[in-house]
Amino acid sequence: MIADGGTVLMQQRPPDKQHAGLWEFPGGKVEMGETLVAALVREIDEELGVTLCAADLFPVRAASGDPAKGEPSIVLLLFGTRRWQGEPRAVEPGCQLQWTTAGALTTLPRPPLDIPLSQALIPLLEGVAKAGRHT
Ligand SMILES: Nc1nc2c([nH]c(=O)n2[C@H]2C[C@H](O)[C@@H](COP(=O)(O)OP(=O)(O)OP(=O)(O)O)O2)c(=O)[nH]1
Repeated sequence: MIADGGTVLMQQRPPDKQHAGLWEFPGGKVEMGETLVAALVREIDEELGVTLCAADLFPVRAASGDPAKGEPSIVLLLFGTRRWQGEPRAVEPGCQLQWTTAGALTTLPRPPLDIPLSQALIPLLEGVAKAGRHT
């Protein structure tokens, strides 16, 4: 979720889970029989109480672990959106939220795969921030 001003919503992982306390992009896992985008719309509603429209979502980047290097065998797909309905709130206990600028994103402690995802997002955030300064 990319807001006017070029900030992105980041979510802190809860203390009882893997990568506890690190900041990730809100989302979750695709369930059996679900499309990618339907899974994202469902997860964002469940986690943030926000309604997304599938047509507003655009792919940003994929990142995956390399099992040969002992990394997890998972693929993360980052989607962006500039539109949503509702004010995001941390529905799950222990999941803080923060709107983060491109500059602050690079210093935020993140799980390994969220780092390349963030790097792909930074030019987009900078573009939105710059456009906002000219309006
Ligand atoms: N965001 C993120 N997740 C990672 C990375 N590496 C890694 O193993 N994971 C794991 C943690 C979670 O188990 C899973 C992401 O699923 P999720 O967003 O639904 O997180 P979760 O902990 O709430 O899910 P769950 O396992 O409790 O169902 O991927 C990484 O670099 N970034």
